[in-house]
Amino acid sequence: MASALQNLSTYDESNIPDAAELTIGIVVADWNKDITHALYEGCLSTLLQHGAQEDKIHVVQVPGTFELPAAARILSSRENTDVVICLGCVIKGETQHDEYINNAVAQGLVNLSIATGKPYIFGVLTPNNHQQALDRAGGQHGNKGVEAAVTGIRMGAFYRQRPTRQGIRF
Ligand SMILES: Nc1c(NC[C@H](O)[C@H](O)[C@H](O)CO)[nH]c(=O)[nH]c1=O
Ligand SMILES: CC(=O)[C@@H](O)COP(=O)(O)O
Repeated sequence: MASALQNLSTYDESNIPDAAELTIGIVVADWNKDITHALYEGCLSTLLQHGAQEDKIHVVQVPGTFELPAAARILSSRENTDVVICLGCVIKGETQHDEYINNAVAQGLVNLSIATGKPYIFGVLTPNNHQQALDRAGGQHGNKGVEAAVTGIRMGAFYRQRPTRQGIRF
């Protein structure tokens, strides 16, 4: 559903597991910093609100959205990482550059999820202009970082519930 119809900061709190046990990676792109840092603030406050422990949240900054999958993979290679949340904002320019980045990152994160068996969350805005980005980074359509955090908690908790063999998770 489009952000105009489904506010990005609105969710059913009764449906969110406790995040206290989760080890969470967050990767934040520096490009369009005013936007991505607002996504980060929304994401972090939502994680903490649902019980996530600060010492189990590992944050890295990367130059741009294109770098999100590589950094996410490095974070997730730590055995105890349950989920990696990726935050970025690619604003359309004059050329198709944005499409190459967005498609590569979306596909890259899906591929990583399948290849590693761990969840990677696509907290990337793909607006046509700066105003559309502001509207989705704490503005009239809510905050994509909040949505990414809620999705991260749900998927991270699901990952932790995966079956075990002889007490060892696989
Ligand atoms: N134009 C935007 C970029 N471009 C930079 C790339 O993400 C990348 O860092 C560069 O191509 C080197 O690999 N990144 C964004 O996050 N947002 C943009 O609008
Ligand atoms: C969205 C981008 O990557 C941007 O920096 C490229 O802009 P342009 O298409 O005008 O070169």
